[in-house]
Amino acid sequence: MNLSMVTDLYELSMANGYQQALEKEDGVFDVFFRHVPDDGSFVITAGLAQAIQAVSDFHFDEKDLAYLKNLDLFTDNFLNFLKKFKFSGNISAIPEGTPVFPREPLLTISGPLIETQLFETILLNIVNHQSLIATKARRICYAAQGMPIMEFGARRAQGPSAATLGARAAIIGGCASTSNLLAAEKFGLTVAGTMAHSWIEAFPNELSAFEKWAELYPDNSSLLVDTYDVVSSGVPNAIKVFQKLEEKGHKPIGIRIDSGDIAHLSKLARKMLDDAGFSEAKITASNALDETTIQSLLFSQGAPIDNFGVGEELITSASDPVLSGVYKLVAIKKEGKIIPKIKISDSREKVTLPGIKQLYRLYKKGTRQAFADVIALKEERLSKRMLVKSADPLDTKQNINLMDFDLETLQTNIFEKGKIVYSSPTVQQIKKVSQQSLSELPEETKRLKNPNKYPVYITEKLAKLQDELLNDQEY
Ligand SMILES: Nc1ncnc2c1ncn2[C@@H]1O[C@H](COP(=O)(O)OP(=O)(O)OP(=O)(O)O)[C@@H](O)[C@H]1O
Ligand SMILES: O=P(O)(O)OC[C@H]1O[C@H](OP(=O)(O)OP(=O)(O)O)[C@H](O)[C@@H]1O
Ligand SMILES: O=C(O)c1cccnc1
Repeated sequence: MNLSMVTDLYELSMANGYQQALEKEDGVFDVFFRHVPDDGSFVITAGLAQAIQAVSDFHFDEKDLAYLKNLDLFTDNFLNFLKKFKFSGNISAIPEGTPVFPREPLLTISGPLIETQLFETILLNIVNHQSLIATKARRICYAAQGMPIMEFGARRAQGPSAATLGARAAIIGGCASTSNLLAAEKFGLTVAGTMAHSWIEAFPNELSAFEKWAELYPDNSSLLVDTYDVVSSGVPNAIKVFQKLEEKGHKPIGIRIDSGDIAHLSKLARKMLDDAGFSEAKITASNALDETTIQSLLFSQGAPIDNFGVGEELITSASDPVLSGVYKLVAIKKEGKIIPKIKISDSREKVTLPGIKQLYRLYKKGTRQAFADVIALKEERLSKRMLVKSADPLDTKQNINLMDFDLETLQTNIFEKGKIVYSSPTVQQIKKVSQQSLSELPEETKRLKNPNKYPVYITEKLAKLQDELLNDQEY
């Protein structure tokens, strides 16, 4: 789908002006964020495949052009440029599923200012949304410590697109499956589901509803046991149906509890199932669950839950529903010369990192244990020992010596001179790589509450450039 008009008016107003005032200049923009939702220590990147699609599909059709002409803001020359729009620049990005930290360039977009400015809104929209949901999913999966999470959020998401792309992001962040058919079909995800209370209510009684379900889906018999009363009706009826299923050679799947005190009810249900000989039947829990409730259920309350269905808290990241990624100009290229740019703010924390940069992940030598990231200027060659500074200007420990490390660059080329040079992995591949990258991070940076801050450094050269621009910038 062409998303070029999902943008803010000012992007076009600026691009129209660039054509007249700065026609020869190329711009270099970085996408990065400063704050991690839920006070976490990192974000899981997601949305690159859709970002690539948005850039390659970017065009203005006759209807859009007629509308824009009617606004009476743009020159014919600019409208003509929009009519023939084709991206001619470069994009590099950190692959989806990677844990990333504040101030790190997730995407770098370079090319004629008039082109690159136009991508700001849509790229941020896509990357902020999916990265937010992948990050929330990672937290929820971390809390569940390996118990599968089914993504159930389509009905609570902010619209159909957020439901479907959110389901994609949820799988990248670690969820096992989604109930959203379109997401599963489109992105090759595992689809899963049980039944709603309407199924039970529609029958004269709970037992006949369970029996019919078991007859229709003998190998998918996850029965919702809380419509009337879990202990006196739901679980005993489920056991009756499981006994019949077993007599016919089918393996009962289990039950789902969707209300009440989940810890208390799951303990009672587990005992009843075990006593009836169904120790392999699984217990699924759902009902406005989030990472805090899941952690409490499993680890503080010892609830014997095997699977979780998670909807609204995941698909909306309800506890902290914004990832404020930004798109900032970091350099201008004119007649082959690169002029680094900086955004100075009242707060030191918000000053941007100027110039074209490269991001490195550092591992303890000979291991896959990541211990720090370093942002350098692209043309720099990193030495085996180096003095670096914290990328966070508010950190008190500012000068650090690094040695005995292996390093990897995190960005990869996506577009070169307007051509795609990258092929997006499948969602399952992204998820696998993401799990691997997560396993390489220090444990203390992954915990949900008060995680240890993972060090992100800038090289001396980059720090010097930032200081120079801070001091010399003409207003
Ligand atoms: N043992 C528990 N510990 C912590 N939170 C729980 C526990 N059991 C349930 N919850 C959570 O408490 C919240 C509210 O549960 P509550 O019992 O009010 O809902 P309910 O009984 O399902 O009501 P409704 O029928 O209106 O949905 C949900 O988010 C649920 O996941
Ligand atoms: O609570 P969430 O984390 O968002 O998970 C999705 C919820 O959606 C369903 O409830 P709903 O009352 O909409 O329908 P139902 O009859 O299937 O329970 C389901 O039973 C979950 O409670
Ligand atoms: O399949 C389910 O159990 C399901 C799907 C969506 C929302 N709630 C539950």
